[in-house]
Amino acid sequence: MRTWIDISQPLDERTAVWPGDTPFVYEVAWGKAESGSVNVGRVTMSIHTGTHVDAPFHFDSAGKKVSELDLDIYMGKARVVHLPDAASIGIDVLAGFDLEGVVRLLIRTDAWTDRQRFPQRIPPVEPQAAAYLAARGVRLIGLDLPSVDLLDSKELPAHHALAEQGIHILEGLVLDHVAPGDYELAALPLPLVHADGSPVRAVLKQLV
Ligand SMILES: N[C@@H](CC(=O)c1ccccc1NC=O)C(=O)O
Ligand SMILES: [Zn+2]
Ligand SMILES: [Zn+2]
Repeated sequence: MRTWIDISQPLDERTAVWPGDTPFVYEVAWGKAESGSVNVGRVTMSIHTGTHVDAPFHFDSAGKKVSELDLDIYMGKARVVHLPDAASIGIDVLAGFDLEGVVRLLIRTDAWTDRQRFPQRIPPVEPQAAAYLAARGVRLIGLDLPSVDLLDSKELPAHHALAEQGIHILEGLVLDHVAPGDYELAALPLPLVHADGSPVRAVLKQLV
């Protein structure tokens, strides 16, 4: 049966957060007893928690805010590839796949094994891969990792190279249970007008 497969991280106080960043908190800010009718919740979180998209403004102060991004990027056909042993994601490993005409590429690395802890190290996307992917038609790259760059990177070369090639970034996917292949993707950001990204609910449905 073809049903929607959830590829999003659950968000609660156990969700791993970038070291030093805002912890995730959900609280009932105004309870039913107090208000006399409803529970009203409040969320405090960093944008870069769990499954989320980066807007160019995250790494470029002149870059687009998340509300300015084209929704077509985040909905439509996507290919999932499995790269379980890659030390980095470069042209050499990507050349093992036919990516011609792939608009949305999701990479399952399996490198973030315990999602309740922030990883020590992750395989980064090599900046040279950006032009290679763009030449094949890729406009969105998604990974099961908290970043496309090395975790201690300040220059964020992959973020910048991808943006220069018009490739958008989706991070923190859960792909452990997803076989390589072609799917329909939906991972819509919220219309946060001024934001550097947004949490998303990301789902896949197998194509017939
Ligand atoms: N660029 C990362 C996030 C990131 O770098 C970050 C996120 C939250 C708090 C601090 C961060 N980087 C600090 O150097 C990302 O891939 O979205
Ligand atoms: Zn991010
Ligand atoms: Zn990022």
